[in-house]
Amino acid sequence: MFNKLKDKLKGFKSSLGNKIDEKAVPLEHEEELLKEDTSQHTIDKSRPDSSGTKKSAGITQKAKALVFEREVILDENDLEDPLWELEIALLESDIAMSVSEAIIDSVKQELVGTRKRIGKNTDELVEQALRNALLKIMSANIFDFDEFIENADKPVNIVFVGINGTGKTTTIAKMANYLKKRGYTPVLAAGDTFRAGAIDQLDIHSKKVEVKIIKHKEGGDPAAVIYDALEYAKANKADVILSDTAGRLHTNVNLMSQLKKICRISSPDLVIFVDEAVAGNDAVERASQFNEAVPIDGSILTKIDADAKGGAAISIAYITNKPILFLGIGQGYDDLKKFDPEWFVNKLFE
Ligand SMILES: Nc1nc2c(ncn2[C@@H]2O[C@H](COP(=O)(O)OP(=O)(O)OP(=O)(O)O)[C@@H](O)[C@H]2O)c(=O)[nH]1
Repeated sequence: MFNKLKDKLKGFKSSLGNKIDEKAVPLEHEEELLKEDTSQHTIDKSRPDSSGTKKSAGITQKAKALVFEREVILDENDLEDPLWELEIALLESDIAMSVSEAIIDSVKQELVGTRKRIGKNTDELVEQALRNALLKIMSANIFDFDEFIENADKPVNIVFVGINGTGKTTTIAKMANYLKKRGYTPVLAAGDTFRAGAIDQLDIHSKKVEVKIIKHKEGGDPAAVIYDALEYAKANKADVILSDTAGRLHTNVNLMSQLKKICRISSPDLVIFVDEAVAGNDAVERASQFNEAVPIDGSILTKIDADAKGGAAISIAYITNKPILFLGIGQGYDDLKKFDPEWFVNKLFE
């Protein structure tokens, strides 16, 4: 997971770390402390007890501190080359330009001008600045899905949008499994009536996860399928409707106008955009397009387990201004992880 980006971040840490090593100076007050301690030790020496041993140990500690405790003040020039390298690394990892710039600004703000105390390992200072910058970006739009479902009037109507082949159908099944495990009754609506294969595929998932599915024939009106699922849910006290939609019509215009119609007729409580993290910038671009047309309430990124770059996950919430709700982290029904920015950032520095 994220191997390429991880390597690039390591490269930045060591290149800026080297710069910090060049500029770092020993902490002044440590030198003073050492002087003080040495003079006390001279007086203590006259005492014939074991305290001398303790004092020498104290001095050794301070001497070590003198070697390892340093401080540094960085200016913009010190950061110029490493930050340029970082910007290229972020762009190569499919992180959108505006997001890269926000990350760079945040790292710069944290490191430039202020007196920083550092130990032997200069990488830690850089890592902390990077972690903070990434956390800030990724925590911008947080949404608690569990809380939302708990508090919403039932049945909750959730419509999934996104292009075919990215894991939308599997994600709907994973979500049904997730909700069932939390004591809710989900119903699936086979709203991708454009292809018979899509209806069959959702049908197979519904059997495996053991949830009710509402389906019509290929070519039917998807809004009618979702409407029927809503009626079924009301009559049978089901809690959540999870509706599939087509991801490939003859034209983009057709697809978007169909989604608009679905949303107009079924008034979803949540519209969730699904795409694969491995698509990088393309996924972020598609999220923006769907968001303009429908709009979306949040995203789920699949195939995070196979994603070397991390760019889509880092950019998507920032660019759409809508939260990431879940990440798909494998092909099993349990491989749906509620989005947690700290978990994500930790993965980048493992
Ligand atoms: N590694 C991995 N594979 C996933 C994940 N989510 C889905 N997949 C796989 O991606 C493939 C496509 O998933 P589907 O759910 O069929 O995709 P879809 O968007 O519904 O596509 P259509 O069937 O064309 O409508 C399947 O082989 C899934 O098992 C994930 O989080 N990780």
